[in-house]
Amino acid sequence: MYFYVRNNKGMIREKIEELRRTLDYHNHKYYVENSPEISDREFDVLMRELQELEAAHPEYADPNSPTARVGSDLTTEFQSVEHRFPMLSLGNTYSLDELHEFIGRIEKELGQTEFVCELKFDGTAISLTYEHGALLRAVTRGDGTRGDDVTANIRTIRTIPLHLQGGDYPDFFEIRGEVLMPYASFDRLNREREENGEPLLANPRNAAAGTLKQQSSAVVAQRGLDCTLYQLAGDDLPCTTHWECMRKASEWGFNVSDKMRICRSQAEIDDYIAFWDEERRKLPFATDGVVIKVNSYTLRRELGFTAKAPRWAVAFKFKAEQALTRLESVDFQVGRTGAITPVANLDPVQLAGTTVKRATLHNAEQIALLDIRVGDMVYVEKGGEIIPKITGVDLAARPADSRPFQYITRCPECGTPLVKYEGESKHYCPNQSHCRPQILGRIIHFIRRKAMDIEGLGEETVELLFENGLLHDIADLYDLRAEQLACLPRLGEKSAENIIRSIRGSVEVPFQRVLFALGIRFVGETTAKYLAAHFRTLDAVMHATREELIEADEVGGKIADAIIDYFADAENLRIIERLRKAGLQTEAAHKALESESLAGKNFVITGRFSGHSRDELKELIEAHGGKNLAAVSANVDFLVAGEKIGPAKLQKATKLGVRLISEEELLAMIASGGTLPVTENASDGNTSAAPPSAQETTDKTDGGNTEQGSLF
Ligand SMILES: NC(=O)c1ccc[n+]([C@@H]2O[C@H](COP(=O)([O-])OP(=O)(O)OC[C@H]3O[C@@H](n4cnc5c(N)ncnc54)[C@H](O)[C@@H]3O)[C@@H](O)[C@H]2O)c1
Ligand SMILES: [Zn+2]
Repeated sequence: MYFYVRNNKGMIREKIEELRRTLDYHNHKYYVENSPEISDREFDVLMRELQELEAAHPEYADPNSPTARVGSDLTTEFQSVEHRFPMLSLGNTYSLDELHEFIGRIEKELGQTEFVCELKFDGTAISLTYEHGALLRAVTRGDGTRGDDVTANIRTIRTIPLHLQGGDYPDFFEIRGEVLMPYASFDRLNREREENGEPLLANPRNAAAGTLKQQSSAVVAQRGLDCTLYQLAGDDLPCTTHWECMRKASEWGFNVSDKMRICRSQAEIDDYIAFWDEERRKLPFATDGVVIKVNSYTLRRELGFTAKAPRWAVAFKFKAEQALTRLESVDFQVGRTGAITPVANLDPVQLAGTTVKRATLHNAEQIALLDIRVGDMVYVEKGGEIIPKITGVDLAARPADSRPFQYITRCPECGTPLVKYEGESKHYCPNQSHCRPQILGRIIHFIRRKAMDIEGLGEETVELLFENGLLHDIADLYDLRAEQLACLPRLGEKSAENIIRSIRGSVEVPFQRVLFALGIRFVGETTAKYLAAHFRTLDAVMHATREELIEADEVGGKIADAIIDYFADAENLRIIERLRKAGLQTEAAHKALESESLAGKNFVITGRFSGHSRDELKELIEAHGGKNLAAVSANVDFLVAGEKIGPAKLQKATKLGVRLISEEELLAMIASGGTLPVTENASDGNTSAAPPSAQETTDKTDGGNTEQGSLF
């Protein structure tokens, strides 16, 4: 008996620890990497399980448990700033009964209470601080106590006022809300990524959160983010209820949702939820629930907070739209890189206003994890995602003769045994040179607008040329003659000539696009650009070692390995030689030196700059004879530091005694022929460009629960 109890206790403890580890892992995937592996619902089920176990076993309580802490989005790329008032999460529920319990508890304590219902926007939380009516700072939720300062990026969002209207706003206050990516921007972005062979973003929430953490504000500006505000915070707010405060905020110029409602009874709240559960499908952005909040600030203070969330609010989360249908069969698609994607053929079913016939199954692991079998009744969901996915199986409806799914072991197109690369969840067909969809995919990628931009050749024509034995690889394009094309069906003499002219003209396409066009696995448009800037010539890329490749910006081990694999293939080398003979650009265009001011000096550029982009500064350094290095090392003479330089880089530079200079000092150095003008603080390695300390913010924090009190 004794043993039984001990074993059981040990098992519970292990289970708790395992759940904590799992939740920490998914928090990181979700908040920092912005690429969740499981659905929110699945995450919430695990969280609930841990909460229940911890409640039943208080002896295993841990203040670091994911149940007690806000999931953190902090990175080292941005300067972190302390929040004046903690930024917390929200308690959530998927059940109306639980929501009614919540309301019942509050009304029992406070009597009949006024609630405000609003939509739960599915983006990422932001806190904006205004001083004398001007935007001072924008900070992410971070770990709830400190967040990342993303002010420069936030300034690019047009609906966020940089200066307020009216005059009755407090001198110093904070407003919080949600940064969103509307569906239209999300779809456009994913279409571009698809064209570029870059991985697609899972949903608008992750896209919005990832965009806010971009290093370049110019990129953020193009992404079409929006922002809606839902909470005022400060010491001398001009009103005593949430509703009034939000009306004020809207007068000052903030984008406040007009879908908010005051509700005075459970029935009114239920109506609001029922209405928006349907109506939200017509909104141009994603929502994942309704937030129910106590309206009065006095009552909010009475209710207070837990470590993780206010007690005066709760989120009712909508169930993702789901349909149940039969899995008829599974097809396997082979991409241009040989990646195999299993696609489910479904008994057609209505879901979120469209008929769904196909859904993605991701990879073998995912199929095994959910134990999906042909013939099963499966749940299909469509979130913000483009392609619906299968999220579960109705095991009760499983046919008696059902068998576990056997994943294919050979390529469905060419029969070659499939391989799995380390760290990759997909299987690949390694037969690059003779597998039809890979050959066609590579040629189609090669001629795309962002690659070699060959006009007049569409997918169909490429297939036609392939079937007629005229086109086997990208180099064959340059051997084509107009008369060969003209005699094919659907192609006249004129269009044949246009195609040939466009192919010949493509020899002028700059090296970075040639590198992208080759279609090396994981080498997207941006990576190709960095590779070209770093190595300058195709030969240099081809002969670089793994270590050397990793030195280029944006190139990690996975990309380096893919590049090495590509150039280790004899067939690829033959193709490249033919492309060279055809006259394609294999070197980055050389710019004449403007001066030798920086000759012999090595630089590293880091942070954000007001006058130039980082790439522009790099070009400038090279134009004046200097050299750009990728990382801080003892060989570096100067670290050109902008705003928001990462603390790790700063530390390393200081340790190695690398001199820190600002953008202005660099320009002055170039202008003066290479001498660094002496400034007061240059001698201790500090410059005006060094990041401002968080002192100012910290001073205003007085710690403890009192700050939460003044939040409302
Ligand atoms: N899939 C995964 O792997 C994974 C991992 C971690 C978290 N998650 C999801 O995220 C949730 C936890 O995230 P969270 O702590 O940000 O909680 P949450 O997103 O459930 O709720 C809190 C957030 O709601 C937002 N919000 C939107 N509209 C609002 C409004 N009108 N008023 C107030 N706040 C509003 C705020 O940003 C606030 O921070 C989990 O419950 C889970 O669903 C998923
Ligand atoms: Zn194949």
